[in-house]
Amino acid sequence: MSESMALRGLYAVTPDETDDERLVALAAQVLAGRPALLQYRNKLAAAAQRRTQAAALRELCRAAGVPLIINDDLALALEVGADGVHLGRDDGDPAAARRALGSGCILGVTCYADLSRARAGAAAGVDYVAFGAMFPSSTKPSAPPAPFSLLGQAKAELGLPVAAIGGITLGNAAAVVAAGADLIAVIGDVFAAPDPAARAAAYRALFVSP
Ligand SMILES: Cc1ncc(COP(=O)(O)OP(=O)(O)O)c(N)n1
Ligand SMILES: Cc1nc(C(=O)O)sc1CCOP(=O)(O)O
Repeated sequence: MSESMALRGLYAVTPDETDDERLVALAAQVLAGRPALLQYRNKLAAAAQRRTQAAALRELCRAAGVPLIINDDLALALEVGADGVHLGRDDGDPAAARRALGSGCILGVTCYADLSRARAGAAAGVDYVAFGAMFPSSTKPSAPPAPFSLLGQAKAELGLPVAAIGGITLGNAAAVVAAGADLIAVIGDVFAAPDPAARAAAYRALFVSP
């Protein structure tokens, strides 16, 4: 991971959007609010559309100076020249992903509510570990809950940036940051906001010291 990639702030994660123009327009608005990272996640698009969308986001993110992370799909990340990949339980071996990506790309893993997954991720060379769901998520209602306490525990033990996801809103995000989250990963509260740029900027302000 390069020095210029700060893993602290809003981690904006795209919604399941199959209208390419709408996805790009929404992402451009969110990028105007300067998130730390943008993750391309789309569970509805087929492979060809995922390539098109990821390539479009690649250009947008490059212009905005915001790293693009691809969810689930190392091959797609390599194909479009993304800045990194995020892997869950069924998305491949993080150590193999690190070897394929090299040291200059960002690698993150979902740890759910399981500190042992975070330890394994650290051993595999990940750049951040993610825990969730912090709150019930209407985007992913099946996500089981994770306690806030894991955030501080993982940070203290592993010395890695910690991401928090699931049901985070502007109203509850400060408590998650106070519990130790370096990255606040959000889909609905940012992308479905009346003004996504302003909402993203409001999250950014949570990380600015007074
Ligand atoms: C930052 C971040 N954390 C967690 C997830 C969830 O990843 P995963 O467990 O692979 O689930 P899906 O996103 O594939 O539904 C994430 N995407 N990003
Ligand atoms: C993709 C995802 N993973 C989760 C987990 O807990 O692992 S919760 C989630 C959905 C996050 O969307 P929203 O910000 O709209 O709640």
